[in-house]
Amino acid sequence: MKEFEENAQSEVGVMSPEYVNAVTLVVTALCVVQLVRVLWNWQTEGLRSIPTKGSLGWPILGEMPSLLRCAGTYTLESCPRSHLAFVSWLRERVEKYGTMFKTHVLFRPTIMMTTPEEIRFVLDDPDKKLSNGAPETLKRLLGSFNVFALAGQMHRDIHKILADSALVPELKRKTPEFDRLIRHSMSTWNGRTLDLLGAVQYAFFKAMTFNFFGISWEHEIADKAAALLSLVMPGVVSVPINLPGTAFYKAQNARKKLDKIFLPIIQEMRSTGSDGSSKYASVENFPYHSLLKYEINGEQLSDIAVVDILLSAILSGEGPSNVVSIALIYLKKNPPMLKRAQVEVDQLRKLKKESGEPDFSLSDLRELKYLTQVFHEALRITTIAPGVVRSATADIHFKGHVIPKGWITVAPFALIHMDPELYPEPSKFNPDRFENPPNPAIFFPFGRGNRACIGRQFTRLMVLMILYHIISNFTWEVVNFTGKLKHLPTFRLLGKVEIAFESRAELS
Ligand code: HEM
Repeated sequence: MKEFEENAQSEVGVMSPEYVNAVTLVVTALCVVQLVRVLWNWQTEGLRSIPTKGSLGWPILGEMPSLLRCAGTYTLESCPRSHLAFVSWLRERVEKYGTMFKTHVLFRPTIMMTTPEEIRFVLDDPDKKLSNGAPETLKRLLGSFNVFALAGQMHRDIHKILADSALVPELKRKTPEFDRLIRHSMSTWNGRTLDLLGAVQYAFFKAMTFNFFGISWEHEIADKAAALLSLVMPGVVSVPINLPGTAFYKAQNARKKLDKIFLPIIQEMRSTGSDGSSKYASVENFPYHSLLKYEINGEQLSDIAVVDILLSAILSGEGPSNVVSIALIYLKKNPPMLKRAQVEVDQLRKLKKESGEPDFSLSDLRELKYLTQVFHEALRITTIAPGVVRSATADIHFKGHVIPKGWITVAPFALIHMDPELYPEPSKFNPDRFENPPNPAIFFPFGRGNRACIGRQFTRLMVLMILYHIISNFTWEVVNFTGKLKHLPTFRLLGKVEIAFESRAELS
């Protein structure tokens, strides 16, 4: 009977206290062993790069908690301090450990490279052993073929195809259309207060859907695409929580709707060839026929892969609108600078009127010397991309250090752009520091090397053209700007930048 009861107990799963104690003991021992393994790995990972000093911080979290404290919201007035939050996080460690130091950020052991020479090494990647550390949100929203996630030969080929479409000859051909778009956008500004950041971003997205997909900016589909594009970018820099109401959720929905606009264009471009007919886009303005023919392992890229690639290039429209807004805010705060800019644009306007060719052309950029200085200074002080992240695909040796395979390396441009030895009084907006063209060895707003920004010429043209039209046509007052901004993960003005525009009295 006793034997029967014992069997019955075990059948129904009732365990004796001795058995429970034994299980608890085993589970606890396993947990302790696991914890020791995690700590041991942590420690040994850190010890691998013996010559490189630094701290890996807390297990799992590394030094992220202290770095995230620099990613807060700041105000324009506290800009010096806000820049210094991230910059002094770096400087503290440079003083303690040296210019190349180890840390643990973005959940990976990291080598931070902090001098211009070290940053150039990361960007130039002479050993071809660094791949891009694109964030997961970017892959989930922009797809696995987004240009930031591509690597190796395929990245080099696609980068070239994209870069060729943004070179001077193509920009020259399209400038009259960009100019018409900008003048049309500004035609209703007189006497109005509007959100400059939003308005410029909107115009940029339309210019880019024209540039990358050949969609006429006058077609209503361009408005629809621009509205959807402005929802995707906040998702890229958000926490990837896919719940209704979150930025990530909205961005994912917007991406699906954008596919419905862009996929038919790619299908039409494949089938229409060169007869020029397409529902929304013109074949002659679609510069990517070589992308449609590009093959991997003998197979052409799928339509969705082409959309991934072009969409990832278009989404950089947030940067230029921040540069335009910051330039206008600083010019307004500094009347002598504004006066110099006005004299310059008025001179060009007069010249153009006299020559009988009033429309903006690419060659006009040469005449806008002071505005170009303003553009460079706005790029420096914002440093829209504060740095880049790369992942080591093999052990890399540099200056007596090793960047072990699997580690990431970070090249923080912001530190260089705010270095008082290279840029005296770095927190001051001072276009005069760019009287001579920027020195590419210490100026990295667009990166450099095989991943350098393909949109830098386009950005320069559009930002200067927009500033030219605004300064020559309007006076403005900043009426409502929270003054708030973020530096990490990218520089962004927060909220609206509401500006009241009036036609310039002396010109009317
Ligand atoms: C203020 C404006 C902009 C800034 C500061 C900026 C900055 C950068 C930087 C620093 C990189 C290099 C990233 C890296 O090395 O990993 C980059 C890459 C890139 N940018 Fe821009 N960008 C701007 C505007 C644009 C525009 C308007 C476009 C499109 C027309 C564009 C398209 C791209 C693309 C496609 C890449 C990736 C290149 C590659 O990985 O092969 N950018 N940008």
